[in-house]
Amino acid sequence: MAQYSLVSGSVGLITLKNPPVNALGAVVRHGIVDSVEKALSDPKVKSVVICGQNGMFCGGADIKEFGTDMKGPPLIPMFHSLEAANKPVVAAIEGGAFGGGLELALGCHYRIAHSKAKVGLPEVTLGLLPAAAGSQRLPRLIGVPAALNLITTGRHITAAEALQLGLVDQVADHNTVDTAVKFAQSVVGKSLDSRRISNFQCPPVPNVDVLFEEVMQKIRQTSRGAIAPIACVQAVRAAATLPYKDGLQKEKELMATLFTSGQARSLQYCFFAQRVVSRWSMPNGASWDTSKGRPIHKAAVIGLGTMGRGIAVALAQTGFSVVAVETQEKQFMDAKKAVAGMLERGAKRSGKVAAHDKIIYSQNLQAIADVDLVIEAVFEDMALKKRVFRQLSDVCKPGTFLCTNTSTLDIDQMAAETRQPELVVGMHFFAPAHVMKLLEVVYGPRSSPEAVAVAMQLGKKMGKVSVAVGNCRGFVGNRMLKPYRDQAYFLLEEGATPELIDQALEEFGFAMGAFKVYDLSGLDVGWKVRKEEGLVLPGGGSGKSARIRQGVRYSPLGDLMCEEGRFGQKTGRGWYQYDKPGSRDAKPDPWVHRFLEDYRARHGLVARRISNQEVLERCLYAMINEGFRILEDGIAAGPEDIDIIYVFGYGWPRHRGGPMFYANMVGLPIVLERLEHFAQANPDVPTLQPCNLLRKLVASGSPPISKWREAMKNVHSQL
Ligand SMILES: CCC[C@H](O)CC(=O)SCCNC(=O)CCNC(=O)[C@H](O)C(C)(C)COP(=O)([O-])OP(=O)([O-])OC[C@H]1O[C@@H](n2cnc3c(N)ncnc32)[C@H](O)[C@@H]1OP(=O)([O-])[O-]
Repeated sequence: MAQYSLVSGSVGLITLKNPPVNALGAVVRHGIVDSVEKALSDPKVKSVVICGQNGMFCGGADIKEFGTDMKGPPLIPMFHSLEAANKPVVAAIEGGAFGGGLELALGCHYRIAHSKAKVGLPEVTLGLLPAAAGSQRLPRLIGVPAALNLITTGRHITAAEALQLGLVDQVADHNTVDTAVKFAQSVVGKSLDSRRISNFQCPPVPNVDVLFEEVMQKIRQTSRGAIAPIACVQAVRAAATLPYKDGLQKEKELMATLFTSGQARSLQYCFFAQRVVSRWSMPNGASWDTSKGRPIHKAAVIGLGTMGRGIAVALAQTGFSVVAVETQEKQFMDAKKAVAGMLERGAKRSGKVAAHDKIIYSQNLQAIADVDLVIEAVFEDMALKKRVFRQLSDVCKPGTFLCTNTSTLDIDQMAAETRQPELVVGMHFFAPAHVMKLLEVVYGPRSSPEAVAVAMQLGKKMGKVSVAVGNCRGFVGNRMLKPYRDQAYFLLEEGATPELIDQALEEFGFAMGAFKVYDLSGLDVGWKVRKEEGLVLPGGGSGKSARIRQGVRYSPLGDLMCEEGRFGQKTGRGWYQYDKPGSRDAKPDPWVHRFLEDYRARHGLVARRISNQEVLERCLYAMINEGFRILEDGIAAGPEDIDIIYVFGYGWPRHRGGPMFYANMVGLPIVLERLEHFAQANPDVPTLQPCNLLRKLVASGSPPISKWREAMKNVHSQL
């Protein structure tokens, strides 16, 4: 609702009330219309202030209403009537004004923001554009280049930046509503013509066509197939080149296309999924609302390789005191230098002081005796990790949480080495750990809910999107990656090239195709793991058994590449060729094509034409099938957990919602039918066999993704 009151004898105060962010749902919109009518018709009222309750102006249109038959007054006429009012209307922005909330403020004659408030037009992140005249008013107010930047990125800006851009008129340090009320009184009687933004001309831009062409090109390159950023540019272009009324019409047409698009549905799903995963639960019933963490003041990082350095930086930048331990002399010296550089660069970017004084470096494990939490980031070797956990258990004070950054290994085996296994959890960061947003928090069978709560809270403080998952090889992210990568290899054997597969995946929206990722991360990494698992045979093995290991299909192609010393970017040769070692510019390599032809000839494989569609179906459906198995095994609490892990950690295009949401969009019967087809053609590839949960969901009429948790419960009870 919106509450109306008369304050200071002459100011009509309209307070938006719709917790938690005062979104502009139908009831609020009705409230605003009624309140404005009261204020404008009351002769006692000389000016109007609009604010939001509980220190929050407005989070925009009510996203939950999208997809329903939206009733109630529309926003555009409401904002026009505010702008046309003959009494000054002032927006008092506390907390934030986002999307429709900022558009509401742009319909007012003046905007006053609290110094801690943020504003922005984040519609693009929901697959939309600011279609309550925001795309037309903002460029008129702050100019085309600044508006393009805000609207196409959706970034939230501070009140100080908003003031600098001319988006707000004043910044208040204390009571914003009081300040706005006094301000509203002070402008009574002044002409409002110059305050009605829709009457403004966009400030002229030299070479407007060139500017838009450049922006459009850049967006096409970076948006990876997302349509909303392109529509945003088109809408701002309309503002720059057309009269307001025509620009508004263009905004409406563009919004009509976006509003019902699959991309908007996917992005809005991601918005809510990100919030759902913070409400974690464990199979034993423990959950975020029943499990309390403990405050962490001092943390330690053990092992200062690439991951340990990033984790130490992320902790220090969040304000934690960190003891960074590395026992090898050379690595210790290199790490100190590297961490200092990372902190400096971070400080430059954020404008804050570099947090050098937050980190104490030591080569001695005794230095961590008094920390509250340890994150182990030593080499990915179980024997080494077990030894470290034994030492940690001896050195640390009782009650210290012991976390491992392992990306695949069994948490439970490490916990078994300690005196308090209930305090052991996985904190799987992604490289570079001070940049990447994802954190998989992994609970083993003995991890206490308190330890999970601590790791989740720590992740949140560090600005990570944290997802709690169960313990299994590879957890969620890497476990699902395996069948995807297997399929990519099998497709090479059957006739594809690395560039054909990568192109299909990149056109789908992945930041990088599977083979470019291999080259970036180093082919030798997986080779080492496969050797430890006893999968690697010299020369790739021979005869029929060369393509079978442990009873299932195996492609030795990656091993053969490593035998040739082709480790990827670092050696200047991998699945692609590079100008020099360390270069990133991947070019197709005729050597690789000959290598594949020789391989096929040796194994009696006849190359066939492989379509982009087949690449997508084979790689993605195999991955999705593993996702269903993960749900079936209770490793992830719901499909949202999987999708958020993939969107934030594995370059899955956000506008496709994550693998499980994508399966839901494609249609579960189709996914099942294609998996059945591929499984029949490849009986030695068990990951293509459709799993029980997928079959049961299809058999029960393919309920929407929001109902899968319910269906999962039934599957668990029937298994
Ligand atoms: C014609 C229309 C044109 C118009 O241009 C379109 C728009 O305005 S599109 C909109 C453009 N606006 C945006 O894109 C802004 C979207 N919102 C945000 O970015 C953040 O919520 C905000 C920064 C406001 C607060 O962050 P924070 O303090 O960390 O808090 P939090 O994030 O945890 O949210 C708390 C709870 O509020 C919920 N909820 C939030 N917003 C909305 C909403 N608009 N609606 C419904 N619900 C919303 C959220 O789901 C959560 O619910 P729950 O059940 O507790 O999980």
